[in-house]
Amino acid sequence: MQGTGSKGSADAILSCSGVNRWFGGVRALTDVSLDIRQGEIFGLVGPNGSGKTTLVNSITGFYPPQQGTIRFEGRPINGVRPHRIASLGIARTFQNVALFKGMSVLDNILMGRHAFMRPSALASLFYWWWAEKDEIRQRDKVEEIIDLLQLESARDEPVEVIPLGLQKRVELARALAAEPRMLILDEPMAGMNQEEKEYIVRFILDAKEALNLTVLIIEHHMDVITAICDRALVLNNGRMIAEGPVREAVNHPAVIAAYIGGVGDAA
Ligand SMILES: Nc1ncnc2c1ncn2[C@@H]1O[C@H](COP(=O)(O)OP(=O)(O)OP(=O)(O)O)[C@@H](O)[C@H]1O
Repeated sequence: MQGTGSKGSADAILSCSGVNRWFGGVRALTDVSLDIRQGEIFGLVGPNGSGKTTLVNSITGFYPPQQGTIRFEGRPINGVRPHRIASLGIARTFQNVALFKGMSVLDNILMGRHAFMRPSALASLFYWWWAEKDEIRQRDKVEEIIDLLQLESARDEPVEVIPLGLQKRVELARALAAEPRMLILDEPMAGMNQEEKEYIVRFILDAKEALNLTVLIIEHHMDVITAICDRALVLNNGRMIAEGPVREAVNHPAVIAAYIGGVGDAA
């Protein structure tokens, strides 16, 4: 499949156009283009090593692409640093749980508010007054998220003692605490049992509706992808091999061939 080039449709919240990223001699992404529409759940799938996390890292500023353009809400974000991209409205979770050990569930979620917690010079003059007001504001927002993701009973637990499924939910909560408009989830169900998977799917759908989010999700569980995504892009060896309505994309013959193996370059 040829890189289709970003269509730049008016309702795209995120557009990638001709994105290329390499690491030395390894081409991790070759001419990847996509449009993610406002309010949809967009799946990013592909065999191991196909470039999914690299694409997410390109979007979120960790590995800016060497070629191509990425736009968020119409504004180019290539080369913008990760913390700035986060403050523009893109939040993410990581493939491996990346919580702050030794801190409680509540404090981990509060960390997601750090972009909102920098005092201005003027506010610093009235620091104690400001700090108190700010603390209340931050905690109110966090309470909303705790409620939404039903984390009340775990709020004071140190994160390292809670089960993996709950840790992933705390990561989701921390991302949501940043009040993103776009949420990027990198394998949110990795290592989960069936019950935990069902829970996290429900929380993702609830959060999307309640907070009016657009979601980009990397996931190996195809049942989840077909159940919750509107559209999907399939990568293989860093190239796009199928894109479109989710069932069409994942059932494309090139995708089936890539998963069976043996088709290294289905493009
Ligand atoms: N920091 C890096 N340095 C060197 N090579 C890298 C780096 N990050 C990714 N790669 C390479 O880029 C290619 C794509 O990797 P990537 O992690 O994006 O794939 P993936 O589809 O997310 O895989 P998985 O499903 O296993 O997480 C692989 O060949 C990988 O080894």
